[in-house]
Amino acid sequence: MSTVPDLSIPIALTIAGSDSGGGAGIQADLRTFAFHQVHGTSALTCITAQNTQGVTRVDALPPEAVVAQIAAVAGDIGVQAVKTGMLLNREIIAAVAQQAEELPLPNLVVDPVMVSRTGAQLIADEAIALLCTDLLPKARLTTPNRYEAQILADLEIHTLDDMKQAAERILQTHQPGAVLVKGGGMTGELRGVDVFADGTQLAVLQTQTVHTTDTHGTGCTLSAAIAANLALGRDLFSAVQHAKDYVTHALQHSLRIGHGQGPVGHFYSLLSSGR
Ligand SMILES: Nc1ncnc2c1ncn2[C@@H]1O[C@H](COP(=O)(O)OP(=O)(O)OP(=O)(O)O)[C@@H](O)[C@H]1O
Ligand SMILES: Cc1ncc(COP(=O)(O)O)c(N)n1
Repeated sequence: MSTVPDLSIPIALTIAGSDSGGGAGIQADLRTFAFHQVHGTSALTCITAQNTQGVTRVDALPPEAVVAQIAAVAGDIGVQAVKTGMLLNREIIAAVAQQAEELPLPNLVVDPVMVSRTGAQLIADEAIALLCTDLLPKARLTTPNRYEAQILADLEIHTLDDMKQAAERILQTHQPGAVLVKGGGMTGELRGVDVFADGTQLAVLQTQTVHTTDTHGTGCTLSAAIAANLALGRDLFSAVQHAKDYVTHALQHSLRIGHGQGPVGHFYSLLSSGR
């Protein structure tokens, strides 16, 4: 008697923007899902004209188009985990928050993309306010970078203690299930140190700083890897640890392409085994 192979595969959804340069956004998320052997589905929020040197244009999709993509995926395929990336404006944030209320969008990881690691604000103040009130309380985890954490915690962040205090304050103020304050925008040996808080534990995740300027897509990759690990059934802290390990390896194999900041190497295990 032949055995029937188990073909079930975990499924994750990314709700994010397109990066024409392929290093961040939807492109990074789908590659990250694939690396984890998780089937990737997507809802596009905006199209950026972007390369390793920056963003030259952003076109938002109508919120109805975002809603239709999420409904199409959730209504037929179903997902075990979801991540949000660049939601861009108030209307899209409101639409996604409403769907998170109405649909099963489990294991919601909110990467609150609003300030780049260089400190440039990417979305309007009123969009930030709505993200805080309507989306963060629905998140299983939110993953602000240094500058986003400064806004969410209303606190300047310079030291590891500041990162810890910010994580606790974001938990209390905005009520996500957990917070990961990312240290890519810190200086010295804190660059690459992240702080996790969920109300019961406060943990410092430390890897060696990778000395490269080719860091484009680290934030997207980390949140997508966390969602992938949640879709695979890991508990939250273990999903964060595995994702951190993945992003560190991807940074160690980042790609020297373009004239600015190259992207992380999502398929590092294939790179190191040769073509
Ligand atoms: N040079 C580095 N060495 C080691 N880890 C790093 C380095 N830079 C970033 N990381 C890690 O990458 C992950 C993403 O954090 P980061 O603060 O870079 O997010 P982000 O600002 O959202 O990303 P981006 O710069 O792509 O917008 C975190 O786990 C962070 O610690
Ligand atoms: C479309 C899009 N989404 C997100 C980011 C930020 O990416 P990251 O924080 O990973 O560099 C980006 N540059 N472009």
